Amino acid sequence: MTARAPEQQTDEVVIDAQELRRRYGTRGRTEHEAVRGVSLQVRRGELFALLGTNGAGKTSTVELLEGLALPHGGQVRVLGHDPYRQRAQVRPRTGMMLQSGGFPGDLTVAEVARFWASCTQGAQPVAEVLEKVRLAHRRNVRVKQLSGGESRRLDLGLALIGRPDVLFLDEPTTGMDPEGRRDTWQLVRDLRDEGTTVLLTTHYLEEAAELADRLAIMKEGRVVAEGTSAELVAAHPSRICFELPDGQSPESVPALPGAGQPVARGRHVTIETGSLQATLTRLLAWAAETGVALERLDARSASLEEAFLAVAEGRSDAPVGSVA
Ligand SMILES: Nc1ncnc2c1ncn2[C@@H]1O[C@H](COP(=O)(O)OP(=O)(O)OP(=O)(O)O)[C@@H](O)[C@H]1O
Repeated sequence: MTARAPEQQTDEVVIDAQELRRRYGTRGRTEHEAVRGVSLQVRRGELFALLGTNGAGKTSTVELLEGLALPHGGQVRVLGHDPYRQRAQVRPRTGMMLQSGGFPGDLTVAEVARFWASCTQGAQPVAEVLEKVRLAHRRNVRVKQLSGGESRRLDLGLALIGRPDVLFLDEPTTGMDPEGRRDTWQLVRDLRDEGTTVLLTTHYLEEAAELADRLAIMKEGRVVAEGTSAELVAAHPSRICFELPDGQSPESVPALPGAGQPVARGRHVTIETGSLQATLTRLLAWAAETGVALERLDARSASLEEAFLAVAEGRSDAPVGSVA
Protein backbone atom coordinates (compact mmCIF):
# COMPACT_ATOMS: atom_id res chain seq x y z
CA MET A 1 0.00 0.00 0.00
CA THR A 2 1.44 3.41 -0.90
CA ALA A 3 1.13 6.36 1.44
CA ARG A 4 2.42 9.63 0.16
CA ALA A 5 2.50 13.35 0.70
CA PRO A 6 2.44 14.61 -2.88
CA GLU A 7 3.99 18.01 -3.49
CA GLN A 8 1.62 18.55 -6.37
CA GLN A 9 -1.56 17.93 -4.40
CA THR A 10 -3.50 21.05 -3.38
CA ASP A 11 -6.80 21.76 -1.68
CA GLU A 12 -8.34 22.92 -4.94
CA VAL A 13 -11.33 20.71 -5.73
CA VAL A 14 -11.02 19.76 -9.39
CA ILE A 15 -13.89 17.28 -9.66
CA ASP A 16 -16.96 18.25 -7.67
CA ALA A 17 -20.10 16.13 -7.93
CA GLN A 18 -23.15 16.95 -5.82
CA GLU A 19 -26.13 14.61 -5.52
CA LEU A 20 -25.77 13.25 -9.05
CA ARG A 21 -28.61 11.18 -10.45
CA ARG A 22 -28.87 9.26 -13.71
CA ARG A 23 -31.76 7.24 -15.07
CA TYR A 24 -31.95 4.94 -18.07
CA GLY A 25 -35.21 4.54 -19.94
CA THR A 26 -37.90 7.10 -19.54
CA ARG A 27 -41.15 5.23 -19.43
CA GLY A 28 -42.85 2.91 -16.98
CA ARG A 29 -41.11 -0.30 -16.06
CA THR A 30 -38.05 0.23 -18.26
CA GLU A 31 -36.84 3.09 -16.07
CA HIS A 32 -33.78 2.33 -13.99
CA GLU A 33 -31.97 4.77 -11.72
CA ALA A 34 -28.32 3.76 -12.01
CA VAL A 35 -26.89 6.75 -10.07
CA ARG A 36 -28.81 7.75 -6.95
CA GLY A 37 -27.44 10.91 -5.37
CA VAL A 38 -23.67 10.49 -5.72
CA SER A 39 -21.53 13.25 -4.21
CA LEU A 40 -17.76 13.20 -4.40
CA GLN A 41 -14.88 15.65 -4.55
CA VAL A 42 -11.40 15.09 -5.92
CA ARG A 43 -8.59 17.57 -5.27
CA ARG A 44 -5.90 18.63 -7.71
CA GLY A 45 -3.16 16.02 -7.95
CA GLU A 46 -5.20 13.41 -6.12
CA LEU A 47 -5.75 9.87 -7.32
CA PHE A 48 -9.29 8.77 -6.55
CA ALA A 49 -10.59 5.25 -7.16
CA LEU A 50 -14.23 4.32 -7.61
CA LEU A 51 -14.95 0.71 -6.67
CA GLY A 52 -18.11 -1.35 -6.75
CA THR A 53 -19.62 -4.62 -7.82
CA ASN A 54 -20.82 -5.14 -11.41
CA GLY A 55 -23.67 -2.77 -12.17
CA ALA A 56 -23.04 -0.59 -9.10
CA GLY A 57 -23.07 2.53 -11.30
CA LYS A 58 -19.36 3.37 -11.66
CA THR A 59 -19.31 3.85 -15.43
CA SER A 60 -22.65 5.69 -15.34
CA THR A 61 -21.16 8.08 -12.77
CA VAL A 62 -17.85 8.56 -14.58
CA GLU A 63 -19.69 9.36 -17.81
CA LEU A 64 -21.49 12.18 -15.97
CA LEU A 65 -18.15 13.50 -14.69
CA GLU A 66 -16.71 13.28 -18.20
CA GLY A 67 -19.63 15.27 -19.62
CA LEU A 68 -20.71 12.40 -21.88
CA ALA A 69 -24.23 12.47 -20.44
CA LEU A 70 -26.41 14.97 -18.63
CA PRO A 71 -27.44 14.09 -15.06
CA HIS A 72 -31.15 13.91 -14.28
CA GLY A 73 -30.42 15.52 -10.96
CA GLY A 74 -27.57 17.17 -9.08
CA GLN A 75 -24.63 18.98 -10.56
CA VAL A 76 -21.05 18.34 -11.57
CA ARG A 77 -18.12 20.71 -12.01
CA VAL A 78 -14.77 19.74 -13.48
CA LEU A 79 -12.08 22.42 -13.30
CA GLY A 80 -14.88 24.78 -12.28
CA HIS A 81 -17.05 24.15 -15.35
CA ASP A 82 -20.05 22.04 -16.24
CA PRO A 83 -18.44 19.30 -18.37
CA TYR A 84 -21.60 18.75 -20.45
CA ARG A 85 -22.76 22.32 -21.09
CA GLN A 86 -19.29 23.92 -21.07
CA ARG A 87 -17.60 21.16 -23.00
CA ALA A 88 -15.35 23.57 -24.91
CA GLN A 89 -13.69 24.73 -21.67
CA VAL A 90 -13.37 21.30 -20.08
CA ARG A 91 -12.68 18.81 -22.87
CA PRO A 92 -9.22 20.10 -23.92
CA ARG A 93 -7.99 19.73 -20.34
CA THR A 94 -9.29 16.21 -19.71
CA GLY A 95 -8.21 12.78 -20.91
CA MET A 96 -10.58 9.85 -21.04
CA MET A 97 -9.91 6.18 -21.24
CA LEU A 98 -13.24 4.55 -21.91
CA GLN A 99 -13.99 0.85 -21.47
CA SER A 100 -13.51 0.34 -25.22
CA GLY A 101 -11.68 2.72 -27.52
CA GLY A 102 -13.65 1.91 -30.67
CA PHE A 103 -11.14 2.74 -33.42
CA PRO A 104 -11.31 1.09 -36.86
CA GLY A 105 -9.37 -2.14 -36.56
CA ASP A 106 -7.60 -1.79 -39.92
CA LEU A 107 -5.65 1.29 -38.84
CA THR A 108 -2.23 0.76 -37.32
CA VAL A 109 -1.32 1.81 -33.79
CA ALA A 110 0.69 4.78 -35.11
CA GLU A 111 -2.10 5.84 -37.49
CA VAL A 112 -4.67 5.84 -34.70
CA ALA A 113 -2.32 7.77 -32.43
CA ARG A 114 -1.49 10.32 -35.17
CA PHE A 115 -5.18 10.74 -35.97
CA TRP A 116 -6.02 11.29 -32.32
CA ALA A 117 -3.11 13.71 -31.90
CA SER A 118 -4.34 15.72 -34.90
CA CYS A 119 -7.71 16.20 -33.14
CA THR A 120 -6.09 17.19 -29.83
CA GLN A 121 -4.83 20.61 -28.74
CA GLY A 122 -1.21 20.67 -27.54
CA ALA A 123 -0.67 16.99 -28.35
CA GLN A 124 2.53 15.29 -27.21
CA PRO A 125 4.69 13.69 -29.89
CA VAL A 126 3.12 10.35 -30.81
CA ALA A 127 6.43 8.49 -30.52
CA GLU A 128 6.83 9.64 -26.91
CA VAL A 129 3.34 8.53 -25.97
CA LEU A 130 3.76 5.10 -27.58
CA GLU A 131 7.04 4.75 -25.70
CA LYS A 132 5.32 5.61 -22.40
CA VAL A 133 2.67 2.92 -22.87
CA ARG A 134 5.21 0.38 -24.18
CA LEU A 135 3.72 0.18 -27.66
CA ALA A 136 6.58 1.71 -29.68
CA HIS A 137 7.55 -1.73 -31.02
CA ARG A 138 3.92 -2.33 -32.08
CA ARG A 139 3.51 0.97 -33.94
CA ASN A 140 2.95 -0.67 -37.35
CA VAL A 141 0.58 -3.38 -36.13
CA ARG A 142 -3.11 -3.11 -37.02
CA VAL A 143 -5.28 -2.28 -34.03
CA LYS A 144 -7.41 -5.40 -34.55
CA GLN A 145 -4.29 -7.54 -34.11
CA LEU A 146 -3.44 -6.14 -30.68
CA SER A 147 -4.00 -8.29 -27.60
CA GLY A 148 -6.58 -7.16 -25.03
CA GLY A 149 -3.89 -5.72 -22.77
CA GLU A 150 -2.17 -3.92 -25.68
CA SER A 151 -5.50 -2.39 -26.71
CA ARG A 152 -5.93 -1.03 -23.18
CA ARG A 153 -2.41 0.43 -23.34
CA LEU A 154 -3.28 2.14 -26.63
CA ASP A 155 -6.47 3.54 -25.08
CA LEU A 156 -4.37 4.85 -22.19
CA GLY A 157 -1.86 6.43 -24.56
CA LEU A 158 -4.65 8.21 -26.42
CA ALA A 159 -6.05 9.53 -23.14
CA LEU A 160 -2.62 10.98 -22.34
CA ILE A 161 -1.90 12.58 -25.68
CA GLY A 162 -3.26 16.02 -24.79
CA ARG A 163 -1.29 16.26 -21.49
CA PRO A 164 -4.56 16.39 -19.52
CA ASP A 165 -4.97 18.12 -16.16
CA VAL A 166 -7.68 15.58 -15.30
CA LEU A 167 -7.56 11.96 -16.38
CA PHE A 168 -10.53 9.56 -16.25
CA LEU A 169 -9.56 5.90 -16.43
CA ASP A 170 -12.39 3.36 -16.66
CA GLU A 171 -10.97 -0.05 -15.69
CA PRO A 172 -7.55 0.81 -17.14
CA THR A 173 -5.79 -2.50 -16.56
CA THR A 174 -8.51 -4.99 -17.46
CA GLY A 175 -6.98 -7.68 -19.69
CA MET A 176 -3.37 -6.71 -18.92
CA ASP A 177 -0.80 -9.25 -17.78
CA PRO A 178 0.84 -8.62 -14.37
CA GLU A 179 3.83 -6.85 -15.96
CA GLY A 180 1.58 -4.58 -18.04
CA ARG A 181 -0.48 -3.83 -14.95
CA ARG A 182 2.60 -2.89 -12.91
CA ASP A 183 3.92 -0.69 -15.75
CA THR A 184 0.55 1.03 -16.00
CA TRP A 185 0.45 1.60 -12.25
CA GLN A 186 3.86 3.24 -12.41
CA LEU A 187 2.81 5.42 -15.34
CA VAL A 188 -0.35 6.50 -13.49
CA ARG A 189 1.70 7.25 -10.35
CA ASP A 190 4.15 9.33 -12.39
CA LEU A 191 1.28 11.31 -13.91
CA ARG A 192 -0.24 11.89 -10.50
CA ASP A 193 3.13 12.98 -9.12
CA GLU A 194 3.41 15.49 -11.97
CA GLY A 195 0.13 17.00 -10.75
CA THR A 196 -2.46 15.24 -12.91
CA THR A 197 -5.73 14.58 -11.12
CA VAL A 198 -6.79 10.99 -11.77
CA LEU A 199 -10.15 9.33 -11.26
CA LEU A 200 -10.20 5.63 -12.02
CA THR A 201 -12.66 2.80 -11.74
CA THR A 202 -11.37 -0.67 -11.08
CA HIS A 203 -12.40 -4.15 -10.04
CA TYR A 204 -8.89 -4.86 -8.75
CA LEU A 205 -8.74 -4.07 -5.06
CA GLU A 206 -4.97 -4.42 -5.09
CA GLU A 207 -4.89 -1.72 -7.77
CA ALA A 208 -6.99 0.63 -5.65
CA ALA A 209 -4.92 -0.10 -2.54
CA GLU A 210 -1.65 0.45 -4.46
CA LEU A 211 -2.64 3.63 -6.26
CA ALA A 212 -5.45 5.53 -4.64
CA ASP A 213 -5.06 8.42 -2.23
CA ARG A 214 -8.77 8.06 -1.51
CA LEU A 215 -11.45 5.72 -2.71
CA ALA A 216 -15.18 5.31 -2.72
CA ILE A 217 -17.20 2.12 -2.87
CA MET A 218 -20.46 2.23 -4.80
CA LYS A 219 -23.40 -0.07 -4.33
CA GLU A 220 -26.71 0.11 -6.17
CA GLY A 221 -26.06 3.62 -7.43
CA ARG A 222 -24.86 5.12 -4.15
CA VAL A 223 -21.51 5.78 -2.49
CA VAL A 224 -21.67 3.58 0.61
CA ALA A 225 -18.10 4.04 1.88
CA GLU A 226 -15.40 6.61 1.26
CA GLY A 227 -11.98 7.37 2.66
CA THR A 228 -8.36 6.33 2.41
CA SER A 229 -7.67 2.64 2.05
CA ALA A 230 -6.42 2.64 5.68
CA GLU A 231 -9.62 4.31 6.91
CA LEU A 232 -11.84 1.80 5.14
CA VAL A 233 -9.80 -1.12 6.44
CA ALA A 234 -9.66 0.30 10.00
CA ALA A 235 -13.43 -0.08 10.29
CA HIS A 236 -12.97 -3.86 10.12
CA PRO A 237 -11.50 -6.18 12.77
CA SER A 238 -8.11 -7.83 12.58
CA ARG A 239 -7.99 -11.60 12.91
CA ILE A 240 -5.76 -13.97 14.89
CA CYS A 241 -5.87 -17.70 14.11
CA PHE A 242 -4.02 -20.62 15.66
CA GLU A 243 -4.36 -24.29 16.55
CA LEU A 244 -4.27 -25.51 20.12
CA PRO A 245 -2.42 -28.71 21.06
CA ASP A 246 -4.52 -31.89 21.41
CA GLY A 247 -6.34 -31.93 24.74
CA GLN A 248 -6.11 -28.14 25.25
CA SER A 249 -9.59 -26.62 25.57
CA PRO A 250 -10.42 -23.36 23.74
CA GLU A 251 -12.08 -22.25 27.02
CA SER A 252 -8.60 -22.06 28.56
CA VAL A 253 -7.75 -19.05 26.38
CA PRO A 254 -8.16 -16.02 28.72
CA ALA A 255 -10.22 -12.91 27.93
CA LEU A 256 -8.04 -10.79 25.66
CA PRO A 257 -8.05 -6.97 25.49
CA GLY A 258 -9.96 -5.54 22.52
CA ALA A 259 -11.04 -8.99 21.34
CA GLY A 260 -14.37 -10.69 20.91
CA GLN A 261 -15.16 -14.21 22.06
CA PRO A 262 -12.76 -16.80 20.51
CA VAL A 263 -14.51 -19.01 17.95
CA ALA A 264 -13.32 -22.62 18.00
CA ARG A 265 -13.72 -25.25 15.32
CA GLY A 266 -12.04 -28.37 16.65
CA ARG A 267 -8.46 -27.32 17.51
CA HIS A 268 -8.64 -24.28 15.27
CA VAL A 269 -9.34 -20.98 17.06
CA THR A 270 -10.17 -17.61 15.47
CA ILE A 271 -10.21 -14.35 17.42
CA GLU A 272 -11.39 -11.04 15.96
CA THR A 273 -10.01 -7.89 17.52
CA GLY A 274 -10.07 -4.15 17.18
CA SER A 275 -6.64 -3.85 18.89
CA LEU A 276 -4.37 -6.36 17.21
CA GLN A 277 -1.18 -5.48 19.09
CA ALA A 278 -2.74 -5.52 22.57
CA THR A 279 -4.65 -8.74 21.92
CA LEU A 280 -1.67 -10.52 20.42
CA THR A 281 0.68 -9.37 23.20
CA ARG A 282 -1.61 -10.81 25.87
CA LEU A 283 -2.20 -14.03 23.91
CA LEU A 284 1.54 -14.63 23.49
CA ALA A 285 2.16 -13.84 27.17
CA TRP A 286 -0.51 -16.42 28.15
CA ALA A 287 1.03 -19.00 25.80
CA ALA A 288 4.48 -18.38 27.30
CA GLU A 289 3.20 -18.52 30.91
CA THR A 290 1.30 -21.75 30.37
CA GLY A 291 3.72 -23.39 27.92
CA VAL A 292 0.98 -23.78 25.29
CA ALA A 293 2.31 -24.02 21.72
CA LEU A 294 0.13 -21.97 19.36
CA GLU A 295 0.53 -23.88 16.11
CA ARG A 296 0.04 -22.26 12.70
CA LEU A 297 -0.24 -18.87 14.41
CA ASP A 298 -1.38 -16.17 11.99
CA ALA A 299 -2.27 -12.55 12.83
CA ARG A 300 -3.34 -10.04 10.25
CA SER A 301 -5.16 -6.75 9.79
CA ALA A 302 -8.25 -6.69 7.61
CA SER A 303 -7.53 -6.21 3.91
CA LEU A 304 -9.22 -3.83 1.51
CA GLU A 305 -10.80 -6.92 -0.02
CA GLU A 306 -12.45 -7.84 3.28
CA ALA A 307 -13.61 -4.25 3.77
CA PHE A 308 -14.97 -4.20 0.21
CA LEU A 309 -16.82 -7.49 0.60
CA ALA A 310 -18.33 -6.41 3.90
CA VAL A 311 -19.57 -3.19 2.31
CA ALA A 312 -20.77 -4.90 -0.87
CA GLU A 313 -22.64 -7.52 1.11
CA GLY A 314 -24.11 -4.90 3.46
CA ARG A 315 -22.34 -6.22 6.59
CA SER A 316 -20.53 -2.99 7.35
CA ASP A 317 -21.02 0.52 8.65
CA ALA A 318 -17.96 1.75 6.79
CA PRO A 319 -17.10 5.45 6.88
CA VAL A 320 -18.51 7.80 4.29
CA GLY A 321 -16.05 10.66 4.54
CA SER A 322 -15.79 13.99 2.82
CA VAL A 323 -13.06 16.11 1.31
CA ALA A 324 -13.34 18.79 3.97
N1 LIG B 1 -27.49 2.28 -21.62
C1 LIG B 1 -28.09 1.70 -20.61
N2 LIG B 1 -29.43 1.46 -20.64
C2 LIG B 1 -30.05 0.88 -19.59
N3 LIG B 1 -29.44 0.50 -18.45
C3 LIG B 1 -28.10 0.71 -18.37
C4 LIG B 1 -27.36 1.31 -19.44
N4 LIG B 1 -26.05 1.38 -19.07
C5 LIG B 1 -25.99 0.86 -17.82
N5 LIG B 1 -27.21 0.46 -17.41
C6 LIG B 1 -27.55 -0.15 -16.12
O1 LIG B 1 -27.16 0.75 -15.10
C7 LIG B 1 -26.59 0.06 -13.99
C8 LIG B 1 -25.20 0.59 -13.72
O2 LIG B 1 -24.35 0.24 -14.81
P1 LIG B 1 -22.85 0.72 -14.90
O3 LIG B 1 -22.30 0.24 -16.19
O4 LIG B 1 -22.78 2.17 -14.59
O5 LIG B 1 -22.22 -0.08 -13.66
P2 LIG B 1 -20.69 -0.38 -13.34
O6 LIG B 1 -20.56 -0.21 -11.87
O7 LIG B 1 -19.80 0.43 -14.19
O8 LIG B 1 -20.61 -1.91 -13.72
P3 LIG B 1 -19.37 -2.79 -14.28
O9 LIG B 1 -18.43 -2.92 -13.14
O10 LIG B 1 -20.04 -4.08 -14.61
O11 LIG B 1 -18.78 -2.08 -15.46
C9 LIG B 1 -26.64 -1.42 -14.36
O12 LIG B 1 -27.80 -1.98 -13.78
C10 LIG B 1 -26.74 -1.41 -15.87
O13 LIG B 1 -27.43 -2.55 -16.32
